[in-house]
Amino acid sequence: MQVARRSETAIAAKSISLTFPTADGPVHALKDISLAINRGDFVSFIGPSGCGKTTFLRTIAALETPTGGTLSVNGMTPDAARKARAYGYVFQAPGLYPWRTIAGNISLPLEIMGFSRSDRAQRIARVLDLVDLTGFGGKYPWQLSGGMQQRASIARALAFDADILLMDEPFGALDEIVRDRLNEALLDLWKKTGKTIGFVTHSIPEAVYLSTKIVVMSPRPGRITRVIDSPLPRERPLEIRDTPEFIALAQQVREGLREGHSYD
Ligand SMILES: Nc1ncnc2c1ncn2[C@@H]1O[C@H](COP(=O)(O)OP(=O)(O)OP(=O)(O)O)[C@@H](O)[C@H]1O
Repeated sequence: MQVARRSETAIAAKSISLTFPTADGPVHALKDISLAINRGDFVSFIGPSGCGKTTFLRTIAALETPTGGTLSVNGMTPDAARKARAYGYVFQAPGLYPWRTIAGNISLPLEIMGFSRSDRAQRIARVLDLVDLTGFGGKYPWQLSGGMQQRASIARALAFDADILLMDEPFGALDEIVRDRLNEALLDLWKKTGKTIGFVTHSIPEAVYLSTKIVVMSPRPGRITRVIDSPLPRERPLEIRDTPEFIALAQQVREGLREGHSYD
């Protein structure tokens, strides 16, 4: 008997290319990107400025259209997946509306989607708890620290319970101590929710600490130079960063980044 099963692959890219026409000639932002991301994976994209990390995340989110190749998100085209609200997107800056409270900011996409008032209230309470901001729903963004604001923006992306969370360098502007805490909190959230996460970063330790899969990219043209599957356990205290396994993995990422540079 055949049992209908949901595909294990959340995101499948086959030979994706994206060329931007510009006044100075075409910019090959992505070239021949093939990658499979499984459900529940935590995938980091790392590489120097201009290697196409943001562009690739934006193609997954249907904010850019590839000029070649095929891309499926939850078995759908990116556009259909966007309409089905298959993902939440977290930008580098929290982007909270200053005239709305934290709860009001989280509520906004839910209002647009037509969730009822009581459903919204339940969802807001749940996601505030997930990002450890219970009790801050009534505050305005300017009353919160940068790290708290970024947690609020993650809560907003989680509120409609998409299976996929796309995060474009969400902690890039924060100091190291706050970043460490948010990295721990994000891992905890990932374990609790089982979401598939695509995460852009410039930081090798951040990529190694968080990911089950690390995608190393290189510019001109934007391409993948290495895909490293992490052997680290899913249970990761911050001290794991001092273990030989962690250091060896960071070394592999560094080598991948160097390979990319020698191509220039
Ligand atoms: N709308 C656009 N029009 C023209 N070129 C673009 C556009 N968007 C991105 N690019 C170019 O595509 C390349 C990839 O850009 P992208 O922002 O994806 O890189 P990135 O790896 O995310 O960089 P960073 O780490 O600096 O954010 C760059 O050369 C960039 O200038």
